[in-house]
Amino acid sequence: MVLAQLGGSISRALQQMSNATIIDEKVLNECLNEITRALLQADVQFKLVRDMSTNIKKIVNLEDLAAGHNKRRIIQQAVYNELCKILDPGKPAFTLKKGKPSVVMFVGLQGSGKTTTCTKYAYHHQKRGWKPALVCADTFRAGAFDQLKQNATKAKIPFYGSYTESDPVKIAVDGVETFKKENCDLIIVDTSGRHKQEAALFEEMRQVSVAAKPDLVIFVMDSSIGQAAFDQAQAFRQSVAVGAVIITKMDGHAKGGGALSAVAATKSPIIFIGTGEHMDEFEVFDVKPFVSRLLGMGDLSGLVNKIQDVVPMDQQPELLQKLSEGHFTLRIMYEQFQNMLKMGPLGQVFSMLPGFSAEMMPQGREKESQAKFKRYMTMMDSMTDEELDSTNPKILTESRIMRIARGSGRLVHEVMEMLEEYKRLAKIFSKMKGLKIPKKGDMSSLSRNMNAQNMSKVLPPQMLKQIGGMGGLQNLMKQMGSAKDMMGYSSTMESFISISHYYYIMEMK
Ligand SMILES: Nc1nc2c(ncn2[C@@H]2O[C@H](COP(=O)(O)OP(=O)(O)OP(=O)(O)O)[C@@H](O)[C@H]2O)c(=O)[nH]1
Repeated sequence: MVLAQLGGSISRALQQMSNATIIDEKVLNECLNEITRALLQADVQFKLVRDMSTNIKKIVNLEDLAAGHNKRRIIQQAVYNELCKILDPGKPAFTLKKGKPSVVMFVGLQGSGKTTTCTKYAYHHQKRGWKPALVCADTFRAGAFDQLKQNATKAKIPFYGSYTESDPVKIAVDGVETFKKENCDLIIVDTSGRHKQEAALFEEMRQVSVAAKPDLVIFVMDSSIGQAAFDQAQAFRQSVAVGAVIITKMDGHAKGGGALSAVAATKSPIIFIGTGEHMDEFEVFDVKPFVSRLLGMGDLSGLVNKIQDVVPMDQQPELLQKLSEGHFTLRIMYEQFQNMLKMGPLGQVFSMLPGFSAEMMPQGREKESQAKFKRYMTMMDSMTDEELDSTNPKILTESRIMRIARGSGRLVHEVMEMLEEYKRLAKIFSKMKGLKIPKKGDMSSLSRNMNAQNMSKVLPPQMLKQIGGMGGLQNLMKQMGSAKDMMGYSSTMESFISISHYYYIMEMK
């Protein structure tokens, strides 16, 4: 995605600078010029970019930096701080409370991705234990109700709308009432869009808003307009009480950075970004972790949350336990694939690891890898429990392999290829034998380092290098070890295991 390219350009500029033997003014200027160019290409306003560059030069006084200080770190930190400043709207987003009925109204121009985003928003909350519902109060565009209905059905979210009622206010009120009675705690009202900001659109929005009494109004905007987002966001803010913004299509347009910074300048908190057409191509937007990922510095807490979202709590220690005993079964492999698929776009997952960027996962590769996981899983679906739970590949005799191929509609050689992959992974993960399962209160540096050693044996060498070698890994484990809950630590180990699975299967370079 485009932001990955922006992040990649900035990271490369920093990397090139740190490759220089001496960091003097010339080297720093070259680096800042590269960063400036990347930001201007992303349509970030010229004045913001210029101020950022001036500020960094002010902060980074090369002569004052004592010898031995990691200049790259200091400069990277300054870039990080400045980017955060550009993207910080200066006020936190409004938060809704689970369990209490909240009404959220979506507004935006036609084609901004509003209807798609309503469902993504509902789906995101549903996965986190909310009870969402969708109301289609868009009576302007023919087909809007069908689209919402189709999306909602796919995500198993209740919906409300009408083919005959032409008054959006009535639909909104009836829909909200209906779902309040059904104890839904997140009632999402999708409203009409128009091609441009016209009086009729704003008037309708105001009427729906007065009648439906939303707790939050979310303005949805297409990122392709870049810094022109400032005017659009201001116009909506002045007409309805916009409490939060979602910027869509961040996957396809070079101007994403401009849109983000322009909206932040209107002091509207951006809460999510849309990164594709699919339901899970939707990311929480939080300035600091976002910038951190953009610069290849990772986002560990985001990673931990993601893992905890998809891996059932009771499954976590179990996997580590089995691996520490040297048991790597086909079922474990299956569960790992399942988790990776549930985690959503893998580019996102990767960019949460320090040293990685979303750029490493082009869209084509993403689709290819998901197809491979699914293919392998279909074959495993045709296996018996005995086959899935065995650690002895010899039980998979020729006749069993033929049965699996027939059962899954695959060719024999495809089943054999999958089994070869399993054997390869089993060999690698057998090195986790002896892993120390972290227990409450046992986060001594000794146990952490032992785990880091175990982990380093199973990580693909390229991945280890990317994280910063053994030192980088130890550092990571230490950061996780000091996390307040033990789950965070186990989750990170889990995530390393899942991601390394992915690496091995895809043979990433
Ligand atoms: N690539 C990409 N496409 C998106 C994203 N969000 C929405 N879309 C696509 O944008 C198009 C318009 O989305 P809709 O949800 O129909 O737009 P809308 O704003 O509700 O349109 P109206 O209901 O007419 O106001 C659809 O083809 C969506 O699939 C995104 O984040 N990335």
